[in-house]
Amino acid sequence: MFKIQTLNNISVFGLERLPRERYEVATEIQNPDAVLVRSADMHKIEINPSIKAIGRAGAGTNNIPVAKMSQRGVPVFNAPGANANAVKELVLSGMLLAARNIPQALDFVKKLDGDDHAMHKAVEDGKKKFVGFELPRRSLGVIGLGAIGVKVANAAVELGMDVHGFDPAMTVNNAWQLDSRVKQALSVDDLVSKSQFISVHVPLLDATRGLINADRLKLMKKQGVILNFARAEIVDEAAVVEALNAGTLHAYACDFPSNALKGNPRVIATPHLGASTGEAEDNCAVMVADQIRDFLEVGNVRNSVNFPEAVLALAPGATRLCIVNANVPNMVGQITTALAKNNLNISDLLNKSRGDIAYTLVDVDAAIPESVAQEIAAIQGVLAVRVIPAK
Ligand SMILES: NC(=O)C1=CN([C@@H]2O[C@H](COP(=O)(O)OP(=O)(O)OC[C@H]3O[C@@H](n4cnc5c(N)ncnc54)[C@H](O)[C@@H]3O)[C@@H](O)[C@H]2O)C=CC1
Ligand SMILES: O=C(O)C(=O)COP(=O)(O)O
Repeated sequence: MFKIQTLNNISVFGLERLPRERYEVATEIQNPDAVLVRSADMHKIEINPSIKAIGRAGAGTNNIPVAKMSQRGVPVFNAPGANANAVKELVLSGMLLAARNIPQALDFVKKLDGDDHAMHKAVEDGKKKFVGFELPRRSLGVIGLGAIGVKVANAAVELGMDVHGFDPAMTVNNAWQLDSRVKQALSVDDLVSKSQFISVHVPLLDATRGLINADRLKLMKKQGVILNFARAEIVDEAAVVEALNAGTLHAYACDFPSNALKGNPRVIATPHLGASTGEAEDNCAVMVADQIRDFLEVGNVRNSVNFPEAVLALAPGATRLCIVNANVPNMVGQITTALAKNNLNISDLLNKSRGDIAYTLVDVDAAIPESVAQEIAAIQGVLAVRVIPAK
């Protein structure tokens, strides 16, 4: 029986992927094998040594101590692209809300009173305060052309916008998806200076903290709109508030309300709703639950943010050793020597590495005694060892 702890609400469609006869799933559970999480801050909680995997039912993993988990030999999985359409749609709403001054207009309407005749007159007199602008031919700069950025850039092209993108580490797959009408910016500054709208779609890292700052806001075109549906810290909030108050920035649409932003009429803030659609919640939960199950039951690694991709079909009757080790020379040599010494025959083997971590799957055509697993665990550089008994 595997024990799964959920730290946030996870869609039942995902939880149903973990059969009840083999999985116990609860918010409070002793010695869990794995954790399913959305935005709960795992930096602030004790992570039980029993945990073998963490599944983030979403994209961003800045709420998880990933480096610490790597040192422990624990993979962190996420659900790349599973909520990208939901975020794209909210970004498009942000652009339209900002361009047509809709939040201010809705507020004006809420405050109307008097009879219908008086209201109608106030509407016709008042509407001139909310004159907006249209999107075709307006420029949009997209920083980060991953699952979300590509979708935002493509949709904006379809709306007739002039779109530039910047991403120095774009994947080939995302490049294939990107509309050929999206122009490549040479740097963030180049992109900012060409853009009236800027949308950030990068993970929160040291390199992306404060990416949009006071200097860059000064480079933007007039009536600028910043869209931040990535993470609060990627935009320097104080600089944005200053630009909004000075009237040099038209609007700040973001998914991260704060006291500094509260009450500012030019701020359009949603309560971290980017991934909050039924579709996105189901997609993320299903994807990550399948990945956790494949890891716990077979040792396979798909869509991990700290482990290499490692998928090896497990032959019926084979016992599998899953070994996480430092990516240094002679690890596979030592592992296979330990097996040979104990007269264990290897039927299949996969060794993959990513950065400092290597992951080795070894299939053996006999049972693996606990003493052999311990011998391998004792090899210097081995971080975690797991035996998956033959089915
Ligand atoms: N508001 C919400 O509810 C949601 C927010 N997010 C946020 O959006 C972020 C992006 O999500 P996805 O597009 O799914 O991730 P992704 O991993 O598919 O794309 C991120 C892209 O950013 C690029 N990048 C990294 N550093 C960069 C830099 N310094 N300059 C330019 N590009 C850089 C990467 O090369 C990658 O292509 C997540 O990390 C998360 O923080 C994601 C989903 C929902
Ligand atoms: O997927 C992401 O990165 C998100 O920010 C979504 O967060 P959530 O799952 O809605 O708490």
